[in-house]
Amino acid sequence: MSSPLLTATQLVKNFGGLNAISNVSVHFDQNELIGLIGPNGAGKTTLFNLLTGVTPVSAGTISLYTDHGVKTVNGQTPAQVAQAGVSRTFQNIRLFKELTVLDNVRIAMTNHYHEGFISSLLRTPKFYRTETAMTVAAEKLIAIFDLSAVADQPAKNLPYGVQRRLEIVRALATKPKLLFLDEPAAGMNPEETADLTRLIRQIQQDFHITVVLIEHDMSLVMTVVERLYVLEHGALLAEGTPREIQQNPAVIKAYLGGDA
Ligand SMILES: Nc1ncnc2c1ncn2[C@@H]1O[C@H](COP(=O)(O)OP(=O)(O)OP(=O)(O)O)[C@@H](O)[C@H]1O
Repeated sequence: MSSPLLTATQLVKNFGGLNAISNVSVHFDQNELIGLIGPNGAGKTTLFNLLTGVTPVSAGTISLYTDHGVKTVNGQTPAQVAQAGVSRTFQNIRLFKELTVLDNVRIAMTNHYHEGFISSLLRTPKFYRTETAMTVAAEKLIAIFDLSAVADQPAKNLPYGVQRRLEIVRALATKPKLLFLDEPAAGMNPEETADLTRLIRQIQQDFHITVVLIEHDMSLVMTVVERLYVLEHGALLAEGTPREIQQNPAVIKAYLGGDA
């Protein structure tokens, strides 16, 4: 029996007259790899935005199971949600382009290494210990993602696919329990996409985290995830294992474009 990590109940999001999410309930368990699929405009990114506090919900409840009990996440700011252990990447790249790869990762880590104002102002021994610990931890993550050779390069110098990988490293640097990846392989060639997907599977297992993935490449998402949610027109069309989803007549009709 798996333990819950996040449950969202009866989520609704209206943008003026547009009902972008209607009565969607999802649950993500500890250490799961879950796919979120659906046609363009189905509401996938909006759902991520609701679950990470980027966009306030119109209705519904989001509960996060933390070490300190169950926390209601709706109504919290993105920073508070991140602090509670939820991290994400965006469809468009959001790196500090002028900063090096290493500094991009170190900045993301500052959430978890509290130096204290006086300590950083006076450059106390504690400050230097924290700085060193942060650098060591950042370098480890960078190595896992095969970015050590470019650690001192400004992010803007990296090819697109490498920048996307760096975004995932930054999201992981906040030590999340739950990681949302919004089309991490967008713009990558098939080989890069396959590599990245393997890597996502590996970090989900090695770091014992839950990963929720929006991905348009169906064949790819089907090979890695354990469970899938399918959205259509803002509503949940189906939920199940890749095999169940592939055989679901409603999904075949609505999403895969075939006959049921
Ligand atoms: N801030 C907003 N204001 C108004 N409408 C919005 C806003 N954000 C999203 N929408 C609308 O909500 C619907 C769902 O959009 P969303 O981006 O969540 O879909 P998606 O499934 O992520 O699509 P894609 O696969 O193209 O990224 C769309 O009709 C979109 O135009």
